Amino acid sequence: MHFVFHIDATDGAARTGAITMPRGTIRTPAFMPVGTAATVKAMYPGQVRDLGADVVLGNTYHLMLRPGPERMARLGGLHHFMNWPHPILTDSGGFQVMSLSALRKLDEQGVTFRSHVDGSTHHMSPERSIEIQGLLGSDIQMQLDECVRLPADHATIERAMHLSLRWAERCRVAFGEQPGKAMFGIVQGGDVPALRVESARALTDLDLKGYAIGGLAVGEPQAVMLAMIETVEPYLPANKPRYLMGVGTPDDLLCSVARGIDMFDCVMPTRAGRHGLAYTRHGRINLRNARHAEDTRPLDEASACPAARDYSRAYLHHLVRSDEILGMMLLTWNNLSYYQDLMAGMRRAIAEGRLAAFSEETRAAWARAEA
Ligand SMILES: CNc1nc2c(CC[C@H]3O[C@H](OC)[C@H](OC)[C@@H](OC)[C@@H]3OC)c3nc(N)[nH]c(=O)c3cc2[nH]1
Repeated sequence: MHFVFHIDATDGAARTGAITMPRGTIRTPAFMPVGTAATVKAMYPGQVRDLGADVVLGNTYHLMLRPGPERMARLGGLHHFMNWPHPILTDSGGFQVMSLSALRKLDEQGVTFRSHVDGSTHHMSPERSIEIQGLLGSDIQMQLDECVRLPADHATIERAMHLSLRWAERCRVAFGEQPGKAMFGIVQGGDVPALRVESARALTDLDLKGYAIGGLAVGEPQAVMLAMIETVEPYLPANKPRYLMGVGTPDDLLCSVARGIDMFDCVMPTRAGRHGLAYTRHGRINLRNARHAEDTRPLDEASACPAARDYSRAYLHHLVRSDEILGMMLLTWNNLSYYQDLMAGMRRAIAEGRLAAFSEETRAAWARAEA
């Protein structure tokens, strides 16, 4: 069986459907929990699956440094290693190099950087990035690209976008034909509409299996991010998945699904959970705050997730204040559950042609709690 994306219903620019591939089906719109170092932090794989996650992310940059791609292949690949038999998407590592490693050089050949683990020097070309993702066993592989942080000048954005296009072509050649797997291109172009359109058109000509929108969620206001999505969307093939990298808050997800995005990844729900923050139907709650010290209510008595239903806010406040491991576990569990429920709610609403009403009801519930 190959990699097939089908759309079951649309509601304005929003779509709901699924990607079917040998390792499983990804229902869209989809939120993909981040599993950086071969683990979704503080979660068991079975728990992540039970929340409704169809795919998780692995991080090429981290995994190539430790345990290393050749060793991972000898150990049977990432799925076997982390006991996640469902689809895995891996980033190409370029973004992480730019954000995590010291002493990095970028030229036509690729990126050269020092490991933040042991200081060793590594060179990653488009070909090597695809080779590493293949050794990890990744089902959806991302091209190597150069993501420019905003604000940036036009010349820098244009140079990086053109380099990323040349690297997309090299990644497509290196990836070759792998029927049950996919290599996605990444649209760049910063906050310059003309460059965004040029990037989308050129990547579309490569006839890839999916298209990511990169270079966003890098510090720009939400309005700029949404404007770039609206600019690019008409130039991406309607019958291929669109993946908005690194996004985002629940509000970002509502806005972006409405503009035609199908896939998302973000460290927000997991990282926030480890820092005492709960995402709920009633908005975001900081459990470190003293006002929860004697609040006997659970986070959300209507939730199917035990973390949201079976523990009082007073207890969660105590765990967070005491830096107890269980605090991180319960809030991560709650947050991923809320994100998956939000995506399931959007998939249902699009199928029923009522995404606008669903979004309005969702935002109203957040506002009530904030008040
Ligand atoms: C937050 N805003 C954000 N994240 C962007 C990521 C990285 C996503 C990456 O973000 C973390 O790495 C740092 C995650 O690990 C903690 C990775 O999960 C494994 C995730 O990989 C898909 C981008 N990756 C590429 N290759 N190109 C991009 O233009 C890009 C833009 C992003 N904006």
